[in-house]
Amino acid sequence: MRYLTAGESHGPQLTTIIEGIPSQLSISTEKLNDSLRRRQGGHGRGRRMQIEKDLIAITSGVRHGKSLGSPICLQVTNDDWTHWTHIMGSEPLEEGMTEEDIKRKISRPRPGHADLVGGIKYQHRDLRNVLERSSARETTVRVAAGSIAKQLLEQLDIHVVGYVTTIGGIHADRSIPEILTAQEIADRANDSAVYCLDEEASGEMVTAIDAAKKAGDTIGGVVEVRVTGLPPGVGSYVHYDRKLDARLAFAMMSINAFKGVELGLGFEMANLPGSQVHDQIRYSESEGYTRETNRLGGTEGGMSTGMPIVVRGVMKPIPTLYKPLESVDIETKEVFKASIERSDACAVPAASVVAEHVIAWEVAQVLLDTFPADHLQQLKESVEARRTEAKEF
Ligand SMILES: Cc1cc2nc3c(=O)[nH]c(=O)nc-3n(C[C@H](O)[C@H](O)[C@H](O)COP(=O)(O)O)c2cc1C
Ligand SMILES: C=C(O[C@@H]1CC(C(=O)O)=C[C@@H](OP(=O)(O)O)[C@H]1O)C(=O)O
Repeated sequence: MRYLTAGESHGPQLTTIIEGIPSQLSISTEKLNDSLRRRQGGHGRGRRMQIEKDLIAITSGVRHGKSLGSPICLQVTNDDWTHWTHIMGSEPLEEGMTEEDIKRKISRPRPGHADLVGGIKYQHRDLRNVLERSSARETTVRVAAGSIAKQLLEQLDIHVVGYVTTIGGIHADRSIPEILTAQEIADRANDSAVYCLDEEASGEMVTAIDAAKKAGDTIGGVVEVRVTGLPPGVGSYVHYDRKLDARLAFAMMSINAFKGVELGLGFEMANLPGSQVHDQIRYSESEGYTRETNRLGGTEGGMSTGMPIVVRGVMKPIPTLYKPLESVDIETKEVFKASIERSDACAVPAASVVAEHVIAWEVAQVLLDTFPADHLQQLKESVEARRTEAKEF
């Protein structure tokens, strides 16, 4: 299973082509649009999100609501495109280039964004050619691909949910999720302006975002994703590139502005003895093998243990600042302080939705590497057989 995305932030549309989804899977447009809507939300987003109304168009691979087994093409229109047709058109501009067009060329790279290094790498002297694709606008269709993966996993009783645990140094009470089902966690996160399960912390996070915005600054945070229902043995201890935890880390780090990943107790493990890190093994006839605790976050030896996967990622503060840092103009080589038109002050809530979907995709992909899956029933039977085998082992 794989997918490719295409599209520029202010171009006409974003596209993804997904290959390898088993046939006979019911695909819900409503669920796809709900995922897109959640990604657009969360306190701290800038004006762009008021322009866009992300809606999915399924243009191949699905017939009468079911996957065919052929590539699925999903598209989302950029409503902002109408304001950018001249600047972002695919026709050569040279002929009719006006003073205004030349002025619109971007020669001032933002510290922390892809502008400067992308320009050097592809020899783009108009840095717009870099920012258009490095923009997290692309996560729209990554979420769409992840929504299809979530719909597949749901058929196997595997549920993935993402939410915020930290924004700007304010930490949510992380013990809450343990007592809730995936749906209850999702409902509670959706009730919060910052997709956080802790009501009190949510309020403080909103205040912190507003304060950062007022100061012309930006703040980052931490998101957590939980996967429940995964049978034991998904992933591999045999090959480095099939290790589930390595794949989860890759997925998390592939999100724009994500700079660190941890599973379970994560970096805290450095401060604890083994007796307070490893999870004792238990057995019961009804549940099979379980762990008394889940401090390792659901993997051992690069494979799922059957306990919930708990993976967190840290998002750095947004690089585009209203209170700008110093940078160097690539044409004049002079130091400048950038002025900007619009940007998000904090996109950690939106990023928790992105994280949920990229993790869902990765889990589905590793699952399909593990079990045969030409059609949904075949996959369902293989997963069920693994659950029984694990219990009877
Ligand atoms: C949902 C989301 C929204 C973002 N919004 C902005 C934004 O408005 N302005 C900005 O400068 N960066 C924004 N970013 C971060 C940049 O896309 C990111 O920093 C950039 O692509 C450079 O990549 P790197 O930070 O991984 O090095 C956003 C990221 C995410 C995940
Ligand atoms: C468009 C989205 O996010 C964008 C991500 C982004 C960036 O640099 O990553 C910069 C901003 O773009 P613009 O300059 O057009 O306002 C965000 O709005 C989106 O999430 O759909």
